[in-house]
Amino acid sequence: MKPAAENVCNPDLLKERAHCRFIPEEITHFLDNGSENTKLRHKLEEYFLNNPLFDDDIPPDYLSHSERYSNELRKSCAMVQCFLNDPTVQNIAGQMEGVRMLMGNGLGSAITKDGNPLALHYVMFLPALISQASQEQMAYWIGRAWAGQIIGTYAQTELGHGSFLRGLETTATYDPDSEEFVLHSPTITSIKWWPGGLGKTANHAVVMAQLYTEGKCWGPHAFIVQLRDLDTHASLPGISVGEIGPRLGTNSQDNGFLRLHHVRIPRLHMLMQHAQVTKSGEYVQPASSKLTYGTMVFVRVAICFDAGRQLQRAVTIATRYSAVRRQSELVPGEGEVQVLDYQTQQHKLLPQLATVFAVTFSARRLWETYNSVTHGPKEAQLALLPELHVLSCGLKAACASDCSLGCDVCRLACGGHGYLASSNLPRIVTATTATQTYEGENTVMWLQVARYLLKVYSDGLESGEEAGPSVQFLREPRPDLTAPSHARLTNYGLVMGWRVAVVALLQEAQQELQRRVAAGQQPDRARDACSLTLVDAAQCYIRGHMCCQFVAGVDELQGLSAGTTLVLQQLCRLYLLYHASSSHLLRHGWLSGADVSQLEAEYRALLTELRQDAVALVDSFDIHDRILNSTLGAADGRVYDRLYEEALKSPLNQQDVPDAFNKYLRPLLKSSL
Ligand SMILES: CCCCCCCCCC/C=C\CCCC(=O)SCCNC(=O)CCNC(=O)[C@H](O)C(C)(C)COP(=O)(O)OP(=O)(O)OC[C@H]1O[C@@H](n2cnc3c(N)ncnc32)[C@H](O)[C@@H]1OP(=O)(O)O
Ligand SMILES: Cc1cc2nc3c(=O)[nH]c(=O)nc-3n(C[C@H](O)[C@H](O)[C@H](O)COP(=O)(O)OP(=O)(O)OC[C@H]3O[C@@H](n4cnc5c(N)ncnc54)[C@H](O)[C@@H]3O)c2cc1C
Repeated sequence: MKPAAENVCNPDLLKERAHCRFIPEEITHFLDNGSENTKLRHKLEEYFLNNPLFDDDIPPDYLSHSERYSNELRKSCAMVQCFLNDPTVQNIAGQMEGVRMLMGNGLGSAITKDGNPLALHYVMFLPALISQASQEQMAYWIGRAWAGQIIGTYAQTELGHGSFLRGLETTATYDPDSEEFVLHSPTITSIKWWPGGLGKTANHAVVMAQLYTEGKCWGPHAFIVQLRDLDTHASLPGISVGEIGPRLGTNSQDNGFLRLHHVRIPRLHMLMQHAQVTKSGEYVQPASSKLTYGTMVFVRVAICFDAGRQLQRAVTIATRYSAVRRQSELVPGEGEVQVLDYQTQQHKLLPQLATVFAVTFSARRLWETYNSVTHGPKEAQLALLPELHVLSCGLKAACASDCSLGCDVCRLACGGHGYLASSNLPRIVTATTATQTYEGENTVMWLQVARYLLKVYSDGLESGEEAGPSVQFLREPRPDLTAPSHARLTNYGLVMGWRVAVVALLQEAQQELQRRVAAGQQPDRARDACSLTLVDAAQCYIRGHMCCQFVAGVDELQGLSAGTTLVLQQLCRLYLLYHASSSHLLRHGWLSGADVSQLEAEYRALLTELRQDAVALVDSFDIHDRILNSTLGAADGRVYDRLYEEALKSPLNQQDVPDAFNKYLRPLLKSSL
């Protein structure tokens, strides 16, 4: 997005835009997945961002905890009313598209700045119904949930257990006499803890609980539980529910707790698309017990896109600010330079710009895999489930950590002003860092990836189980480490280097594992002792996969101008070189010291080349000023005016002498006289 009136724009930004080497709209359309989507997004933005319904009377930072919740709930309900009932919105987007745009972290996050209390309803409750409910159950629940007649959340995590799903303590015991399940939280640690929207918003939840029938436990299953009266919203008998208190970020999402005291629900409130319990209490096994975890897989895919969108916002703010900010003289006597001119600043920002594309290409390919698995024939679905699980765990972990670290680098790149709430960087950083924890804590996700890699590498697959396409390289002959450097240092050569590292690390881990077991160590303890190496292997595998998706994605792009193609190729190369500095490519023999020096020189040259396009590149992300919501990042670069205007809005500045002075400071001043 460029400023409407160019004459009020900061001159440095104008200069930056003038020497752009590519066509920004081409990148905008690529990121939107087509020019039609760009038009649609613009119309939705125009409608919502100019609608006074969604204005904040007081900046949310100055509201109390309860006021913030109430303010965000007001706007989120108004948003839902719009896409359900307003023909203008429906004509623009259609209900589905409206929901995607409003609940994802694009337009919606500009409206509900502190977290959307209804997000979990759309992001997890509805997807859980779609992936877990039988046809009959869908017919009953989906329409009501879609129309907002019921509001749900996804209640899995407990005080005592989050990562270890099998360790959940909430029980759902079938009573064949009444044909009901009895849901119960037997201990303090079994209290559900964290679900978004659970505290005060949701009146229903998909509750994950250990299923007991005919005296046997069948593991975690999903149940729909009504929490609150649909009319009065009062919590129902047997339900203790509330909010868990302030968090690092997204404080309006009313993350909650839930304790169930022998709550009875009808048998058909167990979601029965995969596993079933008959009226008499017989358990009917699903084709795979992991199908119950399908909702998490969907959300892990969504998080990859979401983290990438957050990074787009952070790098837009930091890059524009770096073009406006002048600090110190590069050459004494020549005047202060834009901080973007410093090589160290380029090294902070340009890899983040490249990461946006690496994440986009990888997330899109993952989405394709998700769709082919979930919509393919049943047998193929089951065969590809481990590959989908591993890619979604690994990419979720990589996108979450790359993007949250990237957002924080962008915050640091803005110096002191990046620490101001009005830069919007603290909010972006705290929202993004949560993606490293929720929907599978990152280390736990890496260990899942490693487990599968080791299984494939050591021929531990069950009979009939095939290794997925992304790990076929583990079965292929090891690439030639003595190949000439011009072959090893190409884009595909560097992808190969990551694969070499994965194999070497798996070999190391396996040998260590065998040595420990042979020496009498219990196998699971031996595996834990190898887990640092295993996590390294998982991370190298995913980095190689992301590099490969980026290279292949750019190679396959069609119909772009030469300038745009060149910039994308340079960003891709920059991404590969940035990560090639990892010790693993050197340590496992793919690169020599001389290769590393050569790649570093190429990296520095690329920083200089891409520096000239940095502002135009972030412009091409086409993020509306109201979505950026930043004093530092607006398209016109009026940084200092905005900082001052925002400071004046502080409630402390509404009085010259605050009341607190008379209460506390005056007595102190007097007593020390
Ligand atoms: C509209 C769209 C907008 C998009 C916007 C997005 C914005 C998002 C905002 C949302 C905000 C917040 C949402 C957050 C919600 C939550 O956090 S919900 C809670 C999430 N909790 C977790 O993720 C728990 C993590 N733990 C687990 O998933 C499992 O416990 C674990 C994967 C660790 C596996 O556990 P194991 O110890 O291995 O035990 P088992 O369960 O028995 O597994 C045995 C084998 O099965 C394999 N496995 C596991 N999971 C899957 C799966 N899903 N699919 C396929 N296979 C699976 C596992 O690898 C084992 O395989 P093996 O025996 O080795 O062959
Ligand atoms: C903002 C936010 C929103 C959330 N929303 C929801 C929601 O809507 N619904 C819901 O059900 N939950 C939700 N959660 C909970 C979230 O899914 C869990 O916090 C997450 O899965 C991590 O589990 P945990 O908290 O038990 O961490 P723990 O597993 O206790 O992690 C603590 C440490 O132990 C380590 N660790 C744990 N297990 C292992 C292992 N096997 N091997 C090695 N190390 C291990 C971890 O790496 C970590 O360093 C939310 C959490 C947050 C922060």
